[in-house]
Amino acid sequence: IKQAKLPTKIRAVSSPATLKRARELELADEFFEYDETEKWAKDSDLILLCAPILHILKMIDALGKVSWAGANAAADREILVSDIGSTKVEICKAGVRLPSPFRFVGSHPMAGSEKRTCEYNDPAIFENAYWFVCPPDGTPESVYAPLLEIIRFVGANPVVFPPEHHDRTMAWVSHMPQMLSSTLAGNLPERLLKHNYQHFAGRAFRDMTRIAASGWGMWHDIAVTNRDETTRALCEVRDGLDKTIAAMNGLNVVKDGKPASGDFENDEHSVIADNSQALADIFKAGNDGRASLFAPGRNNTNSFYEITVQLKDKPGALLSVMQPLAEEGINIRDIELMKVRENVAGTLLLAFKTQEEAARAVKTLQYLEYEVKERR
Ligand SMILES: NC(=O)c1ccc[n+]([C@@H]2O[C@H](COP(=O)([O-])OP(=O)(O)OC[C@H]3O[C@@H](n4cnc5c(N)ncnc54)[C@H](O)[C@@H]3O)[C@@H](O)[C@H]2O)c1
Ligand SMILES: O=C(O)C(=O)C[C@]1(C(=O)O)C=C[C@@H](O)C=C1
Repeated sequence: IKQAKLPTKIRAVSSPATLKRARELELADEFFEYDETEKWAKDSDLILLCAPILHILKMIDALGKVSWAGANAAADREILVSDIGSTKVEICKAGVRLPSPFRFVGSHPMAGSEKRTCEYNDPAIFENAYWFVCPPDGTPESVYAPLLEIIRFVGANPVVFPPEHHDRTMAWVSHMPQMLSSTLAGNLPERLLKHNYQHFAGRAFRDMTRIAASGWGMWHDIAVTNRDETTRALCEVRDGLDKTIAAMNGLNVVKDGKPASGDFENDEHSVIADNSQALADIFKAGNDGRASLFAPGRNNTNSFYEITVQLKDKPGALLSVMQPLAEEGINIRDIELMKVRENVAGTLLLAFKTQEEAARAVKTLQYLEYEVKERR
């Protein structure tokens, strides 16, 4: 919003160290410390609480104590208060108790990263992301229209959800995966670590443990405010793991090129009785579960059509891909340089909103003798 140079005045409220950096990065117009609530709250139009969850609860408490004695603003207008905390039940319970002129509607952008602090501010982070909005029952949309406006302005899609529904859903699709990722990265066995063999980890292990780099401060608050649902999700995954382990234990084993299990025929040339069906079923269910995340029209971030392009190993390689696409009026929605090795051309991942644009990009680049593949 600051970068868009709108006539909106942005007030940053934070710790002295964060304010110093926010000033240097020109992230706001006015700067206040946490204990200056009386100064920044009274004549604001919209207050968005963006701290760790327990601190958001403290700020709601501080707003509730603002004194309106002698103030003339209180009577004739409402001040919309929202937040971006990752859990909603506890925050919304506290928020709904805020006295007038405050009006609380909780929210949560489903976008973020394992990186902390304003150093990593990224204006594109909300592009196409879902952003949950949790108004108290019966709140007319006109009350939180300014929040919806900001959500849409940063490129996100608002989804109105009750807080309990939100926390139960997030337990599975966000909070449990964080716990799993931390558990996975935190349990590398000593037999690998003592040789530094973890360096050989492939992309799969790296992808699955990216969020194990997340900060404990933020996750402490998520864990304590969504403990039961997250634990329930973890137990469900543990049940799934038990089934996978049983399916693995049930597999026939081949040793020294020969079947080693009693279930096999004696004749090593005969067809081996295959008992991998249980594991095959687990894979099939996994394929289906994964595919369901990308149901067309359901998940905006992933409904892009992607292609990969082998870059040519020469100066200006990127430009020579982008320029012809620009000349054809093809709009690129996302771009990633997937592989860069010394003296080897990289692979570029390009994403388009429509299949038609992706097909035109493939045609344009193939005509210029690029190696191009559609990615499914
Ligand atoms: N990081 C994500 O992926 C993500 C995504 C969506 C929502 N959220 C939610 O956003 C909120 C902030 O998370 P973030 O990732 O922006 O964290 P952050 O550490 O990048 O920023 C948090 C801000 O709060 C301040 N802060 C940190 N600890 C504090 C404390 N103990 N007391 C007072 N102020 C403190 C910091 O100075 C900073 O300005 C959390 O409630 C989190 O649940 C995070
Ligand atoms: O780094 C990531 O991609 C995240 O995990 C961010 C993530 C999530 O997608 O689960 C984590 C917690 C927040 O509440 C919202 C987003």
